[in-house]
Amino acid sequence: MNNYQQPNWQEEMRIRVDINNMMEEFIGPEEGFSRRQIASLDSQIRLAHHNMREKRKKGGMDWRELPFNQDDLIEAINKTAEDIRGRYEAFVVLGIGGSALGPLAVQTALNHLHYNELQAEKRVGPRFYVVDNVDPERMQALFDIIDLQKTVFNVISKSGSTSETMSQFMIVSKMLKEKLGSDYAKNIIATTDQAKGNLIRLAKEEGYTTFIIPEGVGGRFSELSPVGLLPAAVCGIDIKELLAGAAFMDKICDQEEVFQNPAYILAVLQYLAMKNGKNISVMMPYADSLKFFADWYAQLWAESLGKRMDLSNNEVYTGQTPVKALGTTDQHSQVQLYTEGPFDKVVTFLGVGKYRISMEIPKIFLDIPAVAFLGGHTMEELITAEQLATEYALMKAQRLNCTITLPEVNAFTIGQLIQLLEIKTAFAGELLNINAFDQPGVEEGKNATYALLGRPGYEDKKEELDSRPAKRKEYIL
Ligand SMILES: O=P(O)(O)OC[C@H]1O[C@](O)(CO)[C@@H](O)[C@@H]1O
Repeated sequence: MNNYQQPNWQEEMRIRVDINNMMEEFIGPEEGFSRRQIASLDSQIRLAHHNMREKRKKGGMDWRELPFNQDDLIEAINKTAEDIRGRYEAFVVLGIGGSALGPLAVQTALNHLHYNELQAEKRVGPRFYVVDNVDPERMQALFDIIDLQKTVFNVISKSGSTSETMSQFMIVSKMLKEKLGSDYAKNIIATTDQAKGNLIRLAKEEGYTTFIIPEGVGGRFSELSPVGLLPAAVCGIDIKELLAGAAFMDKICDQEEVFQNPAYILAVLQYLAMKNGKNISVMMPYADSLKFFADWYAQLWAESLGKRMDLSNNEVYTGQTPVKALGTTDQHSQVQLYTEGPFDKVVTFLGVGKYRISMEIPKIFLDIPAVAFLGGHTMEELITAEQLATEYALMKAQRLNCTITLPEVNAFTIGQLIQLLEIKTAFAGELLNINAFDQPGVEEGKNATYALLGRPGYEDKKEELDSRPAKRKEYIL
């Protein structure tokens, strides 16, 4: 039996959510919330819970089932991953948004922080790259350091039509064809919807190995589908443990009682904060391994909750602007603003109980007491102390903050974190009475890009763009 299958170990590895510094007892009645305020939302909370259950039953939240319904797929993914590990030197994700941020966050959390620079024999898998932009300099920089023949490209797109991903893919497939001829398809793996978009069509025509993103799983909720599982497995991450962690957290977050349900209580408190004008949501991990979780979460929170209309067709303009910070680094850049700037933020710390490495600070410079006191402590003691100190400073300044602690960073706790934050986001969407699963606001920019580059069918949009007010010279300095 693996560790993660043992109930005691699971309980030991349970992520904890600490909301003390969101409450009036700690940051005062003006900024903090009371149990009475939370209780006053009781009927709204019950309705939101009911809606979550109903949506789940009707397949409207299929991402929640990913920890439970992918047994056969796990075998196929692990088999493909093993094959890739044996034959290739580099694995490149071509994708953007939800098709890139999760793989990057999980890889950074669970593998060596300089994974690509490790010697091949110290790495479980090939070097790993995520190319989530269409900057030509970045693309060329990648080509400068990989051997095309020994590289697998995992093109990931739920819609199968995102311009950035498709253009990257067009460049790569032409280069591969020129280099490898008809064998080129072996170096491409497509991860996409089973019917929608052009990627699935191309995958079938060209014979790429293909993994399907289930119908009801949108991009930013897709990390636990093949979108994230294949890249993770290729780099030696135990995807069964990842899913076991998510399943464990899912059960905890299925309870109606908010004080038993960490996802719900976090969502409820953020909801109250939004109603109080807290328009900014900071995520601040105190671990470099979790740095990219703040990026992944930024998309999840921003695209899900940033909505003009609610479900009753009222203009509501909801959402919070996500901000990414890193402890301790950003203590020396942003925390001044968090403690003394406008009262417009909620800070969520991500902490770690036990770091995977212990590093002692030597007892030297004994004649300089202001430095010598550090000697004999460990770096992990220092980073933890700094996290507690920042929480304290924010509390003292009456600033809303809460902490999510991972007992350790491992596949089981990372799976929990993903499921926790996804359920929190969906529940916040229910409380706000909005559709947390669409992104209509992104369409205008996408359509304008299509029109500018001459996509057939976008002629009217091009005309509309061409008739926009001409820019004034005096405003360009
Ligand atoms: O996986 P796709 O369909 O290429 O989409 C990439 C990203 O683009 C968006 O549709 C819009 O930003 C995101 O929701 C999504 O994660």
